Amino acid sequence: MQPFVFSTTSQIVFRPGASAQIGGLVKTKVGDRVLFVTDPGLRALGLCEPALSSLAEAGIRATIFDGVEADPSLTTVEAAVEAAKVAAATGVIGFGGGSSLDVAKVVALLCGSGEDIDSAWGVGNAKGPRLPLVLVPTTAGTGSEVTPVSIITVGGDEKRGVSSPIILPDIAVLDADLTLGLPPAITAATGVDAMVHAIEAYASKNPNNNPLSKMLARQALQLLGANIEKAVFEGRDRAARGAMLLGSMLAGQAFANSPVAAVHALAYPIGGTFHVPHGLSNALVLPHVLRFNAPNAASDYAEIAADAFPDLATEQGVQGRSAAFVERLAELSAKLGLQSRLSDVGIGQEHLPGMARDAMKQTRLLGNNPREVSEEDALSIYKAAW
Ligand SMILES: NC(=O)c1ccc[n+]([C@@H]2O[C@H](COP(=O)([O-])OP(=O)(O)OC[C@H]3O[C@@H](n4cnc5c(N)ncnc54)[C@H](O)[C@@H]3O)[C@@H](O)[C@H]2O)c1
Ligand SMILES: [Fe+2]
Repeated sequence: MQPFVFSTTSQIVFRPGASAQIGGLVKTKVGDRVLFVTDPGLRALGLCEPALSSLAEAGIRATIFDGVEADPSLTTVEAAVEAAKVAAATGVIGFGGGSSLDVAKVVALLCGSGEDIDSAWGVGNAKGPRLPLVLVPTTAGTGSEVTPVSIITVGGDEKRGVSSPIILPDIAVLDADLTLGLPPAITAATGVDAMVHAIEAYASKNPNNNPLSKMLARQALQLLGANIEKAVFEGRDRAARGAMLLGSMLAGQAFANSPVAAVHALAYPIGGTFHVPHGLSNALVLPHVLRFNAPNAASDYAEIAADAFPDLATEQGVQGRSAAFVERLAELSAKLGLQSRLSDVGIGQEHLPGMARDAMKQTRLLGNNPREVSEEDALSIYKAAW
């Protein structure tokens, strides 16, 4: 047996309505002054109100920072750190999609340790300690509530990561009722992101790929595959929403310990430069990267094919089942209403070489890919996806 290390969030509360009781859940952890990190859209929807009332009832003063944008920038992180300092925050609560959770993670780190973000980028470079940290996801996608990763956009277009178990939160509060009004397009994109996490974790060549991650990835694909269409087209279905939130968390646990690879590496330049939502960026390159990987990963893809699409169990042979899995993923994205080509999201062909060059900067991820990716390969994949 290969040795491995598996880390995850130490307490996970999974209960519809839990965010309205958050004060009692976090009281002993976060102290009496928290920075509440969220985005303006969620604030306008009123989704934060029950949580804010609950914090007030528990005697916790919340200073709201609602300036997080999609693919959050370093400038936003700096503004949130400043807000936390002014409030003398004793803890941080991230409430939102991956963007808000990722900002909350680095704010807790930078305020707790006083370290500089430039020395924290990369794997295992954060020093800590961090402030107490609680994360409440409102999308079923990134799994950020159980991952040691925060992704921040630097210099307008480069997505950089801080990866360290120090930024795993103390508590994750999963309240699927928060996702009932998530619009279909965001439900589809974030749901595909979660499926990609499970697929890339399962086939990851990272030396820490491990039996727990593989098991979690398969369970995640079963939940996500069976419920994603219902969540997109019948958004108020509580059972489907619960399954998606659980599935995205399990996929997060899987890839937190068996990291993602070339789908994410090639998706980042699409999100960073063209501001295409993260899940959609993944969906656009997914089938093309998996076809490229198939010579080395067909047996992995064949093993998980029927988890996501049970009828593929009858598909004979490793190559056939793997190929059918890839086709079904492409069909699923189309069925969910996601755009399928880079040209559909306004990316001109002239940008592809620059994107291939940028993708090669994601060495942390490319090293996990089942097949080595050169800059020429990345360009061919983008051309196929265009
Ligand atoms: N830390 C990690 O492990 C990890 C993993 C994958 C992706 N990411 C990062 O996460 C970010 C993407 O996060 P995301 O896909 O969750 O989206 P997001 O946080 O950027 O949010 C997208 C939009 O959805 C809206 N929204 C969120 N929840 C809603 C709800 N319940 N109802 C209505 N609207 C809602 C937001 O207001 C926002 O406009 C990217 O920056 C990506 O790089 C991080
Ligand atoms: Fe992702």
